[in-house]
Amino acid sequence: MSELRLSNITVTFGGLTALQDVSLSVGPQQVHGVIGPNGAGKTTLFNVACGFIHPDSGEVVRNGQRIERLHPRDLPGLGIARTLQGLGLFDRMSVLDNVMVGADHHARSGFLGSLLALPRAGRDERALRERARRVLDELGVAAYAERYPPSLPYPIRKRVALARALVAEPDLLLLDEPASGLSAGEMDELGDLIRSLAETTSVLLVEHHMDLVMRVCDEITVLDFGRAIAHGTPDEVREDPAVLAAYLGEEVQ
Ligand SMILES: Nc1ncnc2c1ncn2[C@@H]1O[C@H](COP(=O)(O)OP(=O)(O)OP(=O)(O)O)[C@@H](O)[C@H]1O
Repeated sequence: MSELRLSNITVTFGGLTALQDVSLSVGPQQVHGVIGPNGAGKTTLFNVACGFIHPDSGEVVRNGQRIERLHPRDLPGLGIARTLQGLGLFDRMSVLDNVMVGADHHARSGFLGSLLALPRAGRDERALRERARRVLDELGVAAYAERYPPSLPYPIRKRVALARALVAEPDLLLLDEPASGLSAGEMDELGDLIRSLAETTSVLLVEHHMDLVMRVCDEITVLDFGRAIAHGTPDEVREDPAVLAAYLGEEVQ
């Protein structure tokens, strides 16, 4: 089972209310999209789910358990992985090493094990390397394993960042604007990829590109001025007058 529930989340920055009483839950093997016009509060909500921002009020509940002051370092232990808009790859590490870093909490014997050079540590390292290669292969970027991120085009780096999130075999993947900077064709491929990921993982997808969100999400929450103004299936949301009004005058991508 995998569920993330954000309940009645309110976040203020000084005098500005970025989120007001917003709730959503991502169920097992569900792709849940968060959309909304510029400044609606999408990134803020994503940051709450990642533990970058602690809400003024509201709860983060993972698999039925309330998480007090979620911190990004807690995510692997909760079966959660994320990709960020700024990909956060290490320039001086190979693609393969970057991906292996993502599995830190999953397969390594731990600091003590490495210190004592237990045989398990070497075995784990090999298994991890194989898994990292497998994930790169699944994402179609295995050919770049020995390259360094600065030498790669942005769409490839995005896939490497996704591989790094997936190598930890998360139950829930948090994706922040994964389609930004991609061509229409690459976006279609990303859509197929997200759908195939959902066979094993849940996905919380914060995304600007309406057509991608409509295509891949099971459920969508629409934010506007920090409030959840609509929630439902893509068909329900598409027809919702409040959503149409919120997007009026916005360039829908
Ligand atoms: N660290 C911060 N300090 C002050 N105000 C902030 C901060 N982060 C966000 N805001 C404000 O909170 C509101 C919501 O911003 P947020 O970035 O979450 O929206 P968004 O929906 O992700 O927008 P976009 O689509 O433009 O990225 C905006 O008015 C923004 O200016």
